[in-house]
Amino acid sequence: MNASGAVAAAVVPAAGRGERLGPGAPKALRELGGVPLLVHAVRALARSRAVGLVVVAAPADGVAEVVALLDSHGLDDKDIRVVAGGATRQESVRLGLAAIPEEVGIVLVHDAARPLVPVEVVDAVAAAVRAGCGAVVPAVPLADTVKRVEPNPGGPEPVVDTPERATLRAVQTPQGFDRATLVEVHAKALAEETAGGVAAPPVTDDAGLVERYGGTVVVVPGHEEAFKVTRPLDLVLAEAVLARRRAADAY
Ligand SMILES: Nc1ccn([C@@H]2O[C@H](COP(=O)(O)OP(=O)(O)OP(=O)(O)O)[C@@H](O)[C@H]2O)c(=O)n1
Ligand SMILES: C[C@](O)(CO)[C@H](O)COP(=O)(O)O
Repeated sequence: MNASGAVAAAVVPAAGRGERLGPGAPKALRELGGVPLLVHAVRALARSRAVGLVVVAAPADGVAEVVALLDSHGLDDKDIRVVAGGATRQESVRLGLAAIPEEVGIVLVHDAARPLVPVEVVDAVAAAVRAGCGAVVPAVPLADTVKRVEPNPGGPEPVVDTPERATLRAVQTPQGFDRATLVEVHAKALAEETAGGVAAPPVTDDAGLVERYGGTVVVVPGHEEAFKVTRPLDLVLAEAVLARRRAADAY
């Protein structure tokens, strides 16, 4: 715990291109209501009293730009550090993690691409880790039925099976971890990558690494407004949510 009473640090992977969003600046720097997605995401974390430090993994060629951006949005009074991110989300998180002091016991990992996560979700994830869960993910039930298929891009895809929807969750961020656990699984994954041979593909979330090495992950309730801005329609929805919050003076 630091002097402010905060118990956790947060890593914000923000080094992605945003290919699915279409041409333009790197996704984290694209604007929502006139403010970059990254700034929204960092503000959301900074609102939580559980979070005492935020480490942003920026595009490798954009570190100075991101530092200036955060300063220009009034975030220069927070403990925020910016490091160069990597070629994959997994690598960006690992590089951000390396900048967190060893005495920090709890680490949250939050996508820059989830600008509207409510502070209650951040607090709930941090509280669950503090209560002893080593790896915690916020998630929501699915609205759609999901089918597993044999991928056949551009053609009909045979259905393999239909997982029971009631047992499925759509996973969000921030994901929360006991720091030592997260450092250990990232180190193991890196060692496997650099050892040669057939490395496992990068995971799409950090909890996936904990699962890969046999750890336990638990789910806590997420929030429908914590959705990820991935495709153009997500930005339209995010603008509507933000406008509603601003009209209600809730932002
Ligand atoms: N090399 C990478 C790739 C992704 N991310 C971050 O991981 C989060 C979730 O990734 P995603 O939404 O897939 O972002 P992009 O990789 O930018 O999207 P796309 O796959 O459409 O290019 C984002 O905040 C993104 O900036 C990162 O830090 N480093
Ligand atoms: C971490 C994540 O947001 C959880 O849903 C998601 O897996 C990121 O995936 P992406 O393909 O990097 O957007």
